[in-house]
Amino acid sequence: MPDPTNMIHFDTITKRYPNGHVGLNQISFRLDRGEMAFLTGHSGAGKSSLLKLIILMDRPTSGGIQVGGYQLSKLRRAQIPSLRRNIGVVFQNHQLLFDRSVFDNVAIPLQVAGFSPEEGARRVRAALDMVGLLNKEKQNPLSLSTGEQQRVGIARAVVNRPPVLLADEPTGNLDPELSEEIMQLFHNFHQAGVTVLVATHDLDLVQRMGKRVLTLDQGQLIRDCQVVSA
Ligand SMILES: Nc1ncnc2c1ncn2[C@@H]1O[C@H](COP(=O)(O)OP(=O)(O)OP(=O)(O)O)[C@@H](O)[C@H]1O
Repeated sequence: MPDPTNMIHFDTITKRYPNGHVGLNQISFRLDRGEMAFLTGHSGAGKSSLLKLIILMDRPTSGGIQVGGYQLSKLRRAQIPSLRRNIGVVFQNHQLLFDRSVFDNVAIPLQVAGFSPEEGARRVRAALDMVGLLNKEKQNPLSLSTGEQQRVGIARAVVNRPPVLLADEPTGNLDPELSEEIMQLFHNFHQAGVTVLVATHDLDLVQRMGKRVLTLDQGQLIRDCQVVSA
């Protein structure tokens, strides 16, 4: 991936779904390399729609998106896996495989990247260490708490050391204390130079984190401001 100053750049993005619904309406913003921001707004405001465009799970109806210097509309189909390797994604329902160990779950993204088993194991353990789960690598995710399972999902998202990390409601199932711990992990990756964009409903938590906040309302970006932590 090239190394531009703007890691994510939305230029007048509109997403109109086939049923005519406008999910995103003329959205423009830039996120610098290493910046951390929250994406917030009520249910249905367009948060997931926006994140899906960044990883090319969907295409905008009009406007341009650049991620890591790549103009997404110009990416060839064969380049999409390479784009996605540069973007870690964390979901609310972390989508872990319960018939595999914690270690094997985190190793999944490395299988397509072609690392040697030794280098792969080193990276998996480094990722588990970052989320505080090094001692649980042999366990089945079912034996872990919900917060720990979410950490496994985060380790899996960062095991390729992507320069961009996206999260869609990563604390949706967690109590306030665990939510804060998870957000602290995202903050650590941001401090290590990763560009982080987290979609969340949790306005209290957003307020405490004191970061830039992009607010969507019915597909419009109605606010883009820096929050001073409470
Ligand atoms: N494939 C689709 N076809 C039609 N409408 C869609 C489609 N995907 C999303 N929408 C609509 O676009 C709007 C934005 O949805 P989106 O999932 O992005 O919101 P959200 O902010 O992520 O909400 P939530 O917090 O509930 O996940 C909603 O009204 C939704 O119903």
